[in-house]
Amino acid sequence: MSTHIAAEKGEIARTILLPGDPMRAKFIADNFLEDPVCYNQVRGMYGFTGTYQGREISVQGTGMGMPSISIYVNELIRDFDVKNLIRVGSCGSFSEKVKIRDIILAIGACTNSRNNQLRFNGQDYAPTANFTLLSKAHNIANEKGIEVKVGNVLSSDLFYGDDPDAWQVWSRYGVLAVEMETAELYTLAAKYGVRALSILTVSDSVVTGEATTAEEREKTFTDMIEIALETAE
Ligand SMILES: O=P(O)(O)O[C@H]1O[C@H](CO)[C@@H](O)[C@H]1O
Ligand SMILES: O=c1cc[nH]c(=O)[nH]1
Repeated sequence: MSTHIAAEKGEIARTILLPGDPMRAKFIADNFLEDPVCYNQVRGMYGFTGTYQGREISVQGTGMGMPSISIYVNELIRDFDVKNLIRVGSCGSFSEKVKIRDIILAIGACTNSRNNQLRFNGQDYAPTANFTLLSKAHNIANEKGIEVKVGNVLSSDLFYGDDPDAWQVWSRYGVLAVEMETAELYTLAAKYGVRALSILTVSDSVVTGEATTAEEREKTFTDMIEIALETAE
């Protein structure tokens, strides 16, 4: 048992999927895992362990934003020895070329968070994906005939910002989409010497204003989930 996770040691697999939405965690457990056991309901942040194609795997909701995912990832690594962490999240497109329901493998994550400036005495740190997980996920997507985009994302502290045009400078520098957790996930993975990857499905477009519904975000991102489960070791 850690501060925010009610599992006993050994109840969480060394590989874990991390959706922000705890209901997406339950959906993945109910629909993709065999014999799922719920090990956490603290704060409604569901965590389950089951098997997928004979391999033990867990799925844990992380909540929204970097302070929240930071708590879960710290505890998963430090208290439960988790080694492979694969975020399965939603994101908003910053590019006309990135459409609703497209899948992005986040090779790196920019951020407007101050977390790393605090860690690195005001200097920048470049959070990056684990190459082994990234290339494996890319190969699996290719084998399945699922098109994925590989690129940089922005992990933002603000969902509702004040400047409606703020996305444009990121877009000009090739950032594909915005979400709210990957920079912290990748930084913590580097700190602890474990592996992390964010796989994201585009839920809306900051460019065109198109959007998916909450139910679609909970239940229809199955290509991303299958890529993540098959990438898991
Ligand atoms: O769908 P999830 O994984 O929660 O990810 C995205 O959705 C939330 C905002 O609606 C933020 O957590 C953002 O990163
Ligand atoms: O626009 C979006 C969509 C999903 N998640 C975000 O953080 N922003």
